[in-house]
Amino acid sequence: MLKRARRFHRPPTEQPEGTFDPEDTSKVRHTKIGVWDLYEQIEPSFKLVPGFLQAKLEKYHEMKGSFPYVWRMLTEVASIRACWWLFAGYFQALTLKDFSLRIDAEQIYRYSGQLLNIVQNAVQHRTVDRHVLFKVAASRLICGAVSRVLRYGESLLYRPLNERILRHYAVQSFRARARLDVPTYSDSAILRQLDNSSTSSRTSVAWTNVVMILTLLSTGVELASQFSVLVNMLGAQRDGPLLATLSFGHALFRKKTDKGMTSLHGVWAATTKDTEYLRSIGMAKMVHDQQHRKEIVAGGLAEYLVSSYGQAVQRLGSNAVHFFEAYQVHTRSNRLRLSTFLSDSLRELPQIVFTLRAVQYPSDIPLSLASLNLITQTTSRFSRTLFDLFEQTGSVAENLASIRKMYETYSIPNVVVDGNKPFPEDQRSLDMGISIEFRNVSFRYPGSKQEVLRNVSFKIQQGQLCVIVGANGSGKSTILKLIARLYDPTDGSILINDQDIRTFQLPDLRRATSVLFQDYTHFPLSIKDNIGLGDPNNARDEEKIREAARLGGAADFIERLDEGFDTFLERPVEDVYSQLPQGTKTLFGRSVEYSSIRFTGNMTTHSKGLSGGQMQRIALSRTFMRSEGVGLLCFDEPSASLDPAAEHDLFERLRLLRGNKTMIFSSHRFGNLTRHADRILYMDDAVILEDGTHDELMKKGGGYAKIWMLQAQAFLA
Ligand SMILES: Nc1ncnc2c1ncn2[C@@H]1O[C@H](COP(=O)(O)OP(=O)(O)OP(=O)(O)O)[C@@H](O)[C@H]1O
Repeated sequence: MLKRARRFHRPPTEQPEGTFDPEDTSKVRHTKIGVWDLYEQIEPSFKLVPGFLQAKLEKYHEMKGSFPYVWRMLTEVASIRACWWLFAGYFQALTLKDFSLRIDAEQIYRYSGQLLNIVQNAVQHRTVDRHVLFKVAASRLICGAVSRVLRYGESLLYRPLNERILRHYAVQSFRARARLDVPTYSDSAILRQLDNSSTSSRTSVAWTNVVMILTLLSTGVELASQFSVLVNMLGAQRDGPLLATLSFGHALFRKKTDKGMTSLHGVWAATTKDTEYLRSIGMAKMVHDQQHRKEIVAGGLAEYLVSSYGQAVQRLGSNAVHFFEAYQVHTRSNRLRLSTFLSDSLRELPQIVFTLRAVQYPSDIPLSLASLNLITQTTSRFSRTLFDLFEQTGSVAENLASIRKMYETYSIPNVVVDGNKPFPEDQRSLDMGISIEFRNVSFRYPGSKQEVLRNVSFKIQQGQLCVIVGANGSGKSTILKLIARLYDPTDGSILINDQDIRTFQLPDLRRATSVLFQDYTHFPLSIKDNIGLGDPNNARDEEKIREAARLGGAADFIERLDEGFDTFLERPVEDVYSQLPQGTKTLFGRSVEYSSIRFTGNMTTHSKGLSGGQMQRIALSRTFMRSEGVGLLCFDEPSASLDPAAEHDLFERLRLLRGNKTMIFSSHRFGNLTRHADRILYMDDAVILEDGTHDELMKKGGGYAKIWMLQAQAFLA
């Protein structure tokens, strides 16, 4: 147990005060739900408050915290071009519609009563007051027409408003993600926060909330108008207030009994360590994801996967569900509640009471059957609207919180904090390179306890060519990542031109450095964009892109591709096909065959396959895009996938590109590169063991010399 606790507890230095730690049993309640472990934070100050009340208080607290963001949203929406006018028009249409509804409600009260009287008179006396009948019918028609026109105006403005707001917030949320650094963007809690606040492609959080606020207002207005009608109508009755109270009670009761499952509140987290469940989900992902298909087919894994998956599903049974489903089943109560029966009977109560009172005091009953009908109609209409309002307000806290969540993602702090000094002071100095010094640098990746650099110190002078060599996992790439300031050291400091790297403005540092990582990726864009993005300032300069491709040794094979530089390495958007499966027959008996349609539409049939070396050349071309205004070039195994001739050509071109700039390579290969290096850092297991030129290290006869000899022997053998 102790061992387990030690394994999962983070060191106290990393645990900021007040952070929820699911492993701390004194503050956390643990519940096992199927394959899931649910951990809920125990709030000591609320121990005596019942759960439902605490949830309500939390909702209120959450709503209060959202108000400043609501105001921010409203002012931001108003500042979007032309939104203000559209918004004013939309609001006008809505309020006028409400106004017409109010008139409508009064009309119904005033004239519908008369209409019913007309009918009653017609039945009793066989005469009709045509003038009143005409007035009633005409006013109802006009009211209907006006509210229809206003509804049309409202729908006419709805679309442009929604679209403008959507576009505005799409860019904002794109920016919110794009600005995050590597450690922040690899934090799963941050990713969840971003996913939770993301907007759909059809509507934005802002618009949903604007509509919600307006709908609430209009329901409020409608309710007020119905209320005034109700008061007028029932004021004259002996049991008016009683009837109003009963309908009110019914609406309240219905709202309470309709409540869904108990939801989790407060701070909680759920995880699963069930290996069987994890394995089954892993296998499901494996067969779904195209990238594993090669291995599944070549390794003949299909049969094995099917039987393992089948067994896992059998063994897990109903437990193999996502957390929320498991929780829902866990908390759902299937009891028949008395309150549901009560709610149903309460609905009828106003009418029953009315009738009973009518029998009890026959002299007080409404003058006609028509009035009785009208009263019951208006009462139930009022309680329906009241219920609607309850419904709408039920989700207000959640909706308003979504505004807060959205704005909070805009200001998620980056782990790597920006400096404020410009770099360099003199732009021309970059041509002479940049000096880099590590002083007692130690480093652990976020969330990991393993030290991957231990007390590393070295200095690379301006304009030097440095090669970092060492075994797999010794920490070479990590040094380059720290130089690029993707992370900050856990201990010690890094100096750039003798000043702390943390003091410089990050955009300046990034402009002055060009880095090719070993685990480079290709963007789901065209080859042209993949190369062009090496220099965002010239990303659309076709000539520069072609020149960079030439220097990166990629131009020849790109030009041979059907679509040349416009080829997409990975299609970001899938083609869409009809539902009819290939090979079946259509209604007219023709066999369903997509190839001719695909050919005519010039559609992609298979993803473009490029070799590892070709991919690496594209990545290299990206770094060649940026040669001006750069003082430091870092390459992590740039020739790992290149053939010997291509590697030779590459180093020649890099030599030309370098001029007097500082250049750092990380490599396993001890060849031409190390021989010509000004400095070699030989690493093993998180530390630098040897530091010097090739000749110095060979003379020393240490680890570097031993591996050099090994490689030379393998070559000669
Ligand atoms: N994002 C990460 N999170 C946690 N640990 C990591 C991460 N990246 C690398 N490591 C660990 O850091 C150590 C050093 O990795 P690094 O990539 O710097 O080694 P390397 O010398 O470049 O290896 P190679 O020659 O295989 O490229 C390794 O033990 C690796 O597992």
